[in-house]
Amino acid sequence: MPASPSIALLLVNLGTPDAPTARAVRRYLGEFLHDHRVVQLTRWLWCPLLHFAILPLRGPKVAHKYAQIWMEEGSPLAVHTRRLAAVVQSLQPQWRVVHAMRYGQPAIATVLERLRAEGVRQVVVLPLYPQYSTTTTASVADAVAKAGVGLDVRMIDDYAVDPAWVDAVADSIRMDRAAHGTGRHLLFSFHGLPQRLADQGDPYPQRCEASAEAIAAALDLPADAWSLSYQSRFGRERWLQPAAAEVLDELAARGVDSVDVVCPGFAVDCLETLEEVAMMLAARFAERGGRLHYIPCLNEAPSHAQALAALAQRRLDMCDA
Ligand SMILES: C=CC1=C(C)c2cc3[nH]c(cc4nc(cc5[nH]c(cc1n2)c(C)c5CCC(=O)O)C(CCC(=O)O)=C4C)c(C)c3C=C
Ligand SMILES: [Fe+2]
Ligand SMILES: [Fe+2]
Repeated sequence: MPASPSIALLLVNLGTPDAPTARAVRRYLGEFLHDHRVVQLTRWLWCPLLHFAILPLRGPKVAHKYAQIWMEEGSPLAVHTRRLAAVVQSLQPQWRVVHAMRYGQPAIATVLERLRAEGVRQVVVLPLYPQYSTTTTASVADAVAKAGVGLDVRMIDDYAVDPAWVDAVADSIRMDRAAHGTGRHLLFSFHGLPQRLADQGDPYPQRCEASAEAIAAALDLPADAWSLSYQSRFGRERWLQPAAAEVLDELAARGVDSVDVVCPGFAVDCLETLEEVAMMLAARFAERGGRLHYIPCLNEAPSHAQALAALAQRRLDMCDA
């Protein structure tokens, strides 16, 4: 790394609790669920519900889930994001490569302030959400706009069909299947979103479809060998369909006894992949007589780091053009 690089790449992920405890989960969810990009309800309705019902009830319940996936060095989302940034840094020693979280630590504002103090002038911001959504990517853009004063900030909004990223995901599926065998069906499971937001124009579902189609094409999969679903529903309103649990139930009812599940909406493994898919959905499918095999996220794989570094380089080249 040069003494003081003037270019930085900032990888931003969602954020995660500092500990698998009810207190830490309440603090994290409290910040997350106050974001107007995530929950649009008027505050006088939402705040009482959040502070007196959701956080007290959800804190201990979700802490128990985190406890089951917690790693020695911390929450999987934090550990893998940190490692991914280190691998990208090793590929691009001429930049400063750092990471931040939209909610919790390290905060975007603190990291940008540190970069400014180090003499960085240009920052490529890469939210680790391959598929653009107003609830995630735009929320990162809001936080960066607020804290990035004086810096030349360039956002990467979406890489849902970026060829190097698509190839990295396809290769990881190929390698996983070579090691563990090929299930009869491949399910692409993405984090969900309220249907209302898609109806209002959030392009997220189309971006998920584009990713799944591109990865299936790279794998040469026939149309009946794969499907797409949404998971991680929160709250009572209608979310994007079909739900992962329902798709798996249908597959089991049709006699499909082995399914591989991959989650290309998640850059790194986290609660939603390790607990919800690899544990809960796998147990549900097993009750119906099937075997669900979970294919891990790209995490800190070199192919992932290379794809992200190339995206950032292209974003910088666009600035020079
Ligand atoms: C209205 C609520 C939510 C929206 C909208 C939403 C969108 C959304 N989220 C991700 C990625 C992740 N979400 C994660 C956890 C998580 N998500 C919500 C709610 C909404 N997400 C909650 C309440 C939680 C916490 C867990 C729980 O209480 O059930 C995570 C994992 C975090 C971790 O620590 O491991 C990720 C990643 C995307 C991509 C997205 C919209 C497209
Ligand atoms: Fe509040
Ligand atoms: Fe979420």
